[in-house]
Amino acid sequence: MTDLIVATRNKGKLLEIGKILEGVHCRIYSLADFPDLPEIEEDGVTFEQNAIKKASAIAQLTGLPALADDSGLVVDALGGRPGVFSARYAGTGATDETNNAKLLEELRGTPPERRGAAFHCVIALCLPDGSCTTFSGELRGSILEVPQGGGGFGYDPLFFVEEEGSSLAELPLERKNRLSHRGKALELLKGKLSKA
Ligand SMILES: O=P(O)(O)OP(=O)(O)OP(=O)(O)OC[C@H]1O[C@@H](n2cnc3c(O)ncnc32)[C@H](O)[C@@H]1O
Ligand SMILES: [Mg+2]
Repeated sequence: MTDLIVATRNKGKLLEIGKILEGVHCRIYSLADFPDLPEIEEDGVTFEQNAIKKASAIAQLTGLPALADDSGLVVDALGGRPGVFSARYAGTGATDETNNAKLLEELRGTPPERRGAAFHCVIALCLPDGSCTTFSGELRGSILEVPQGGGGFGYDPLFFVEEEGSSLAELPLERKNRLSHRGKALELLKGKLSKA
């Protein structure tokens, strides 16, 4: 494989994915290189369906192998919500800030021992011929009562990682990549690419 387009509009994800793929021998493009591509509607009910939908649409439209990431936060005390709806948790026009505020509000009064959660990530790699492969990763942690740290993106300031004794937003990018849901899924993909 000589070319690859990373099909995400999320700058935080793009930064993390770009760093992990640094050693991979192919030319990496992003959606910024193809400004006229349409928005792909994420109407799947699983991370896998959405990741495949995004990657296959972009592979078809550009004629390049495409990689897409669908991810989200699964909160135990909320029966797995926001899950695949993590980006739109606080409704139309949701931002990281409004999503985080809604999460804190919904978990108000929930004691620390019942604030367990996990990030899930599915990476889909699709070729222009329509064939796709997926890779998954998960990271368990718990939801803080107050945001901590200014790094990362999305729910990172509220996601506490026991082994690190800090939130994901307090970790340097390389460290987050080493343990994150996204990092784990992409390491599996890299293993496959190196054998291809
Ligand atoms: O679909 P693309 O264009 O890739 O970008 P997106 O931000 O819409 O991405 P998703 O549809 O996969 O939604 C993922 C949601 O979960 C959040 N999320 C995913 N991975 C995260 C991480 O590593 N740290 C914090 N929040 C994360 C993210 O902020 C979104 O709200
Ligand atoms: Mg999305």
